[in-house]
Amino acid sequence: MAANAKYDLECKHLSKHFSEFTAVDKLNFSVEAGSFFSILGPSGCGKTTLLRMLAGFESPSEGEIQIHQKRVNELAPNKRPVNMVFQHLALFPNMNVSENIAYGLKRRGIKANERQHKIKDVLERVGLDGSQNKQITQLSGGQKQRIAIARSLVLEPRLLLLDEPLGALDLKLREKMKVELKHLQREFGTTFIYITHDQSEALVMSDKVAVMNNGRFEQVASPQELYYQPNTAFVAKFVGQTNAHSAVVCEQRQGVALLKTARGRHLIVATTIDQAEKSVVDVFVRPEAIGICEAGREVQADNQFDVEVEECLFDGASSTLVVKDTHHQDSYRVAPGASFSLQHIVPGSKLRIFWDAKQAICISQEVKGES
Ligand SMILES: Nc1ncnc2c1ncn2[C@@H]1O[C@H](COP(=O)(O)OP(=O)(O)OP(=O)(O)O)[C@@H](O)[C@H]1O
Repeated sequence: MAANAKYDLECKHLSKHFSEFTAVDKLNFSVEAGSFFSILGPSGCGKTTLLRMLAGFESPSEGEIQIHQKRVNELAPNKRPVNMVFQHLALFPNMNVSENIAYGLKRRGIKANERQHKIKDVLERVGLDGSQNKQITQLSGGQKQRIAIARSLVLEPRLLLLDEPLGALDLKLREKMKVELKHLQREFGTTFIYITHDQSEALVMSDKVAVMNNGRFEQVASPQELYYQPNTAFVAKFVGQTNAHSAVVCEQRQGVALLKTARGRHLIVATTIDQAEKSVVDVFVRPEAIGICEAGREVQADNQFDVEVEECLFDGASSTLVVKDTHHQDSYRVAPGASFSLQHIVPGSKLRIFWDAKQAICISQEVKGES
């Protein structure tokens, strides 16, 4: 099949077995040139193994890797148009900033004059011009991060592979670096392949996210699609907070299913898929999709019932209420948002929660991932 210039990376039927164990399982995917592509999944799902195959540190058991329309399976790591940024940045502590960035350029035989020019240019682009003579130990965590990225980008790779590069930073710096990384990727236009187990990193930065589980991609989609239209229960649970309940389908009519949760609460859920009667589904509703009002008040909503507050996890606009269905004992997490005052809410407070059918999704328990 002819490779497509639209893509910088195409993987076909890519697998990696370690003896009997399959770490990466027949992956088929493409990454658009100039995009930010994240691979998101729990520890042990195969992310690093996949990245190492792309970089050439691990050879595939089956399948093909094409970078910019060329098969690279047989190419050594240093011959691939790829660079990698690790969690522990591997900057040389005994060299200053300029020497760190110059290292790869020297190995490529770039002359001193041109090196200085490229170093100045890349430092300007990462916002650190003037730090050429600083020692690595004189830099903050975020500055080190930018130097590590500058050192890779100065070599103008087709693909930049990033292996949890924010994992070693504290929370505040991580938040800041998420935005910076996204800006850097846009500024340079290099294709980024970013692996992480942190869904917020993947959602904030990516054009596309592949959610990986047991060596396979469950879904490859934009952050919004993953969040609002997860294809599988794993994706619904792994991406963002959600309330999940197992339920049985009682009836389905005109795109709406009537379900009964294991504890007996009837729920109405919009569905595009035919759900057979009596089939078992998972029903998901996001905490922020649930409205709150005073207990007993009838509102215009497909689903509504009274609850008792079990916990009020106050955190300003990001507060969460954990509530329990007064009749059927199912628990829900509700994100009331800034407009609902939690001033008088305590454990034991009675409220009503409500949501419309289209704000919940149901996924048949048999549904499996894509590739
Ligand atoms: N060289 C190896 N030999 C045998 N098994 C391996 C080897 N490398 C990885 N594995 C196994 O393959 C699976 C996937 O590992 P991998 O490091 O790719 O996961 P990961 O998603 O990157 O996890 P983490 O987020 O914890 O780094 C794990 O079960 C791991 O034990």
